[in-house]
Amino acid sequence: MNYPINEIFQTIQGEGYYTGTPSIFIRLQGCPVRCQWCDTKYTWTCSNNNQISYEELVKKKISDQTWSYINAIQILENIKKKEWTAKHVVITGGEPCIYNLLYLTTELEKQGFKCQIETSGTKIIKCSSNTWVTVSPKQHQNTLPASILRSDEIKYPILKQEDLFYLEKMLSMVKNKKCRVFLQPISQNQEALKICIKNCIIKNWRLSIQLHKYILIK
Ligand SMILES: C[S@@+](CC[C@H](N)C(=O)[O-])C[C@H]1O[C@@H](n2cnc3c(N)ncnc32)[C@H](O)[C@@H]1O
Ligand SMILES: Nc1nc2[nH]cc(C(=O)O)c2c(=O)[nH]1
Ligand code: SF4
Ligand SMILES: [Mg+2]
Repeated sequence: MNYPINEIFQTIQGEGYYTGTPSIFIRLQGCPVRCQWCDTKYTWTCSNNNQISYEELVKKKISDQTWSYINAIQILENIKKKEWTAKHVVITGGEPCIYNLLYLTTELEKQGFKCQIETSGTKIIKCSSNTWVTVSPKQHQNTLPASILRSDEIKYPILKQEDLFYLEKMLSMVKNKKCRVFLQPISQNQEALKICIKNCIIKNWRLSIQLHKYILIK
C-alpha cells in the first residue's frame, strides 16, 4: 500500500508523553482540517503538481509541499540505508488518519518499531492495536468521541483560557475513560504558556511545550 509522504526524518520527539524520545518521523501529505495556527500548512494539499519521485523525497532537506507515494518496504529500506537507530516511529502529517494506517503500523511493528500516531481525531483511526494514539482535539472540526476513547494521550493546543471549554466538553463525553491530558501552548505564545502552566497545576495535567522549537531541531 502506498502512502503520500511529505518527509521522513530522525529527530527527538518534542511533544507530549514521548517528549525526549529518539524518533523517526513519517509526515503524510494532506489535511482537510485547516487549523489557522497550524505549523505544517505545507502538508495541507496533495496536489499532483507537487508530486516528486521517491529518490527526490528521501533527499529532501527543506520542509515544503512536495510529496511522493512511498510504501512500507521503501520506508524500511530508507531507514536502513540512512542507518537510523531510533526504534520509535511517529506517523504524523498533515492529518494521517485520512489514510488507513493499519498496514503501515503492522509492517513497522513486525520490524520491531513502536508506532505512534499524531492525529486531530476528526477521522476514524485505523491502525494496529499496539499503536500509541495521540489525539489533539480541534474545536472547529469536531474531534470524534470514538477517537478520544481510542486515545493513549490527549494533547490540546491552546491560546486562551476559553479554549479549555471544548476540551472539558470532549472529556465529559468519555467520563469512564482515564485520559492522559497534555496542554500545549500554540506557537510558543508566552501568555498561552502561563495559562497552560496554571491549568496543568489546577487539573494535575501535564505540559507539552514543543521542545524541538526551543532547542532548534527539526
Ligand atoms: C502538525 S499536527 C499533525 C497531526 C494532526 N494533524 C494533529 O493535528 O494532531 C501535530 C501536532 O502539532 C500541533 N500543532 C500544530 N501547529 C501548532 C502550533 N502552531 N503550535 C502548537 N502546536 C501545534 C497539533 O495540534 C498536533 O498536536
Ligand atoms: N521534533 C518534533 N517533534 C514533533 N512532535 C510532533 C510533531 C509534528 O509535527 O507532528 C513534531 C515535529 O515536527 N518535530
Ligand atoms: S489538523 Fe493538524 S495538520 Fe491539520 S491543520 Fe490542524 S494542526 Fe495542522
Ligand atoms: Mg511539527
